[in-house]
Amino acid sequence: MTDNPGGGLLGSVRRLFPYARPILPFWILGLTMAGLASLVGLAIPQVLQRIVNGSLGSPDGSALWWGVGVVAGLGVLEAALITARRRFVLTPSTRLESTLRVRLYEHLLDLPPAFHDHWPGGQLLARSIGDIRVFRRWLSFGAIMLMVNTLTIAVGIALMVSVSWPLAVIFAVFTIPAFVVSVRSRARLRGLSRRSQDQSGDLSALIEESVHGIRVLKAFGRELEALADFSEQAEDLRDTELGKARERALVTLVMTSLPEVALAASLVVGAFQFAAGNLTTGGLLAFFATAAIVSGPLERLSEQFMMSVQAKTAIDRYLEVLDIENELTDPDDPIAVPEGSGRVELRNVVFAYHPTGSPVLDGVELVLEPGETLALVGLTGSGKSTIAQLIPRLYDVSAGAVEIDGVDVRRLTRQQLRGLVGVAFEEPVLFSASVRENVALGRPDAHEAAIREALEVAHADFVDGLPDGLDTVIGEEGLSLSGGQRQRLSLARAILGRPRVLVLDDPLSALDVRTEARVTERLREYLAGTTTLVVAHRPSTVALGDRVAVVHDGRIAAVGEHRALLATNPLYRSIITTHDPELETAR
Ligand SMILES: Nc1ncnc2c1ncn2[C@@H]1O[C@H](COP(=O)(O)OP(=O)(O)OP(=O)(O)O)[C@@H](O)[C@H]1O
Repeated sequence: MTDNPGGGLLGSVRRLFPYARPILPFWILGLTMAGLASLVGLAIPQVLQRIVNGSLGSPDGSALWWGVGVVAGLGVLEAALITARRRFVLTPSTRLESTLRVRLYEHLLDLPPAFHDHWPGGQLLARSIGDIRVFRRWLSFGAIMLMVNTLTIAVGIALMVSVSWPLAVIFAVFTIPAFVVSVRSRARLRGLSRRSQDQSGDLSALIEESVHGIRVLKAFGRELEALADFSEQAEDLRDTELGKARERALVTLVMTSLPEVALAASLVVGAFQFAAGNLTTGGLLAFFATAAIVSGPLERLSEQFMMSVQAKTAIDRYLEVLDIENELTDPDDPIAVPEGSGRVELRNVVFAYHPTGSPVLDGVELVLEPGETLALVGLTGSGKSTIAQLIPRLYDVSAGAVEIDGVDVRRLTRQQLRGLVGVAFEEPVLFSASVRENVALGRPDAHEAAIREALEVAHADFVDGLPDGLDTVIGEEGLSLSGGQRQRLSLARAILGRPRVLVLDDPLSALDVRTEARVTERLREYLAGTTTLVVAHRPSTVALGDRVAVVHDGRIAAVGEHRALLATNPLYRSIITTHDPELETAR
């Protein structure tokens, strides 16, 4: 699929056709109803003309009442058709809105972390909610009214020609420039509309970031600076909105004034025509009643053009995200999960976060024997977390390979891999759900006994003291937990079901030393058969490892046992002693 930012509205709409196909029959029905309503409305002046010319003077007045009945009937029919149009269009278009939203969310969930590293959440929020709503409003109202109004104007002018062509020409002479101005302003409005929708997304991103980091902002007294940043961006958005409003004001001025001027000019000429006997009273009445009907759609046309411009921008912004291809996909021919006990090997791994950027890892060679726990130690920014994220394939290597039991992780489906590898990060993420659901996130069918065992290993006994125990709702909308409590739940989640390979990125950093020691001891016992890579920032976490690998400048500088490394490797010694000199003699 390709994006269509420079193309026309129809090109962009066509891209959504696969999603819109099921609702298309209803939409066409709605459009037909709206078109019929417009024709019925235009028929009323024609009937009036006949009443005025033929029936007003009839002695019994029966023809008059008949005519009045027809006019009233047409009025009711028009109203019924408008109501039917709403019914036919609104429900299916809201269904499409929801389908598009779910599709985007599905895509966002599928995209790898590399995508989310570069796309602010606020932009995604604006596209998932605001842009899709703009499109739905246009589809259910703007697009239909644009077509129907065009029909009303075309048929109306034809009827006006049939009543009096000189008057119709005068009317058209004044209204055609209104059309031209309106069409020409579309290009300018398109640019402004895109800018305004992007700026709204940036503002959402800023709010999201500030709310997320509110404690830091407050603790460092940065509220005023944050406010200044926000005000500046809000002001930019305001400028764009003002620009849009000015452009629209010009178009609206032309679109509303020219039809009125046209009416006035036609009236003058009409009066002369009537005086000269070239136009009947009924004809004059029908002409002006039709012109009045046509003026409304003419005036509203600019608004509907604007809606179309915004809808195109919204569709393009939506598709821009949907078009981003997930490069981290399942293989076409996945192989069966290999037999084995969890041997992990990184073979000459090179990795850069950006395809054009310099590599963060440059030739990493590392082997974890089955059942072994290896601690990764290194200066900050040396690449430890990056190595940890390559094993569950959160990112793909740029060169080289990551293998589990002799199989490249890229040859397994992501589902297979999730079953093999458990992960816990330093920043534990909990969702608005019960403790049970949070812990069993990767293994929803886990039995209660297994969940309790994982919680026991992670020393998450505090769960029993929560109001509803395992069923207590936590996360953003539930009970707030401390950093250490969150980390222990995250650890329980990682070890639940004893994965063959466990990746722990500094999972105990928020625990006090005593709790950490207890968790470490129990974890070592529990992990006896599990191959574990643990990123260690503290010497106490190093104690988890059978061996230690020192990461330096994106390479493995040394691998060995803690004591041996301490004795022979100055880099390791300096890293460890910087943390805690007393732990030089640890283990
Ligand atoms: N998502 C990302 N996008 C781009 N660059 C990144 C990303 N994550 C990390 N980096 C860069 O990659 C390098 C290695 O980062 P990494 O997080 O692996 O280091 P680390 O050894 O775990 O550091 P720390 O001990 O501070 O956690 C750093 O230079 C970092 O700036």
